[in-house]
Amino acid sequence: MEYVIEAENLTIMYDSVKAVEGLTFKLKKGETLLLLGPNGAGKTTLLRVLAGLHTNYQGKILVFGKSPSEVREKVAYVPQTFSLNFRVPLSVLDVVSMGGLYKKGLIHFNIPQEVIKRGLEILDFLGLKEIAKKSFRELSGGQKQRVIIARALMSNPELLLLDEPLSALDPKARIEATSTLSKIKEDMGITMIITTHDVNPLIEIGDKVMLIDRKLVAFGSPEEVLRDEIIGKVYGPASKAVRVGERLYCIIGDVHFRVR
Ligand SMILES: Nc1ncnc2c1ncn2[C@@H]1O[C@H](COP(=O)(O)OP(=O)(O)OP(=O)(O)O)[C@@H](O)[C@H]1O
Repeated sequence: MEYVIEAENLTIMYDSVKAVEGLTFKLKKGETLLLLGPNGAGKTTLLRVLAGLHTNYQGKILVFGKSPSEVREKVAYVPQTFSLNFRVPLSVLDVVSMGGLYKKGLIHFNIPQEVIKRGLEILDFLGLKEIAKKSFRELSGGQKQRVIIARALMSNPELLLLDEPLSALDPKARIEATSTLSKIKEDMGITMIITTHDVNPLIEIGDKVMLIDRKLVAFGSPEEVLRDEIIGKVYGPASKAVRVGERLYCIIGDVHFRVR
């Protein structure tokens, strides 16, 4: 069995304070994991460990069978708040192509032709080619998010970590971003971990769901995890998982207080 991620009793710290404790889970090649949890649950912290950016942890964590810091070239991490220098009027193609420069250690504006060609291929693959020449800063929030995802693909990652890619988007843009992620999953077979407060738009692309709240609450298939008694432990007894036809929906709020 080829596992992309193997975590066993993983505890992640900031100095000596435990941020997330005792995570045990495995993810297979090509699977998409939806990572759920309330504010402060530890979702970003876990992504940063997997990306090799945070190394203060105990327990076992293997990514492609190695320590995360040894396999950073196989992993792309898209943080929640993406900051670009908006004083520089970059085109969409510039923004995407820059994703192919960082890993080479080249940060300059003379982008090699082969990198531009690859950028156009990725934009075409994601149905964004027609906006390649547009100014990035003039795009809608939904378009920007899809371009940022396109940019992450420039390094040919085998594991894509996305921190709340849908959070700033309206319902229509959420659907568009979800179909972008679905295409990446189906056509590229990239293993993905996506953090979200709203699992509903993503349920159909999630092979696994993990619910954390400073520790592991549940890990399994969407049907195994998204159950009243499990989500109720974190989000309170009013939380419900409901079926409408074939589709599972989760009715939860984004809690900013702890329900005990
Ligand atoms: N740089 C830091 N130094 C110290 N503690 C931190 C740091 N970053 C996060 N924490 C703490 O670690 C815990 C987990 O935070 P994290 O940002 O990973 O949660 P999250 O689930 O991503 O939250 P949100 O949904 O609000 O983004 C929180 O208690 C947070 O205060």
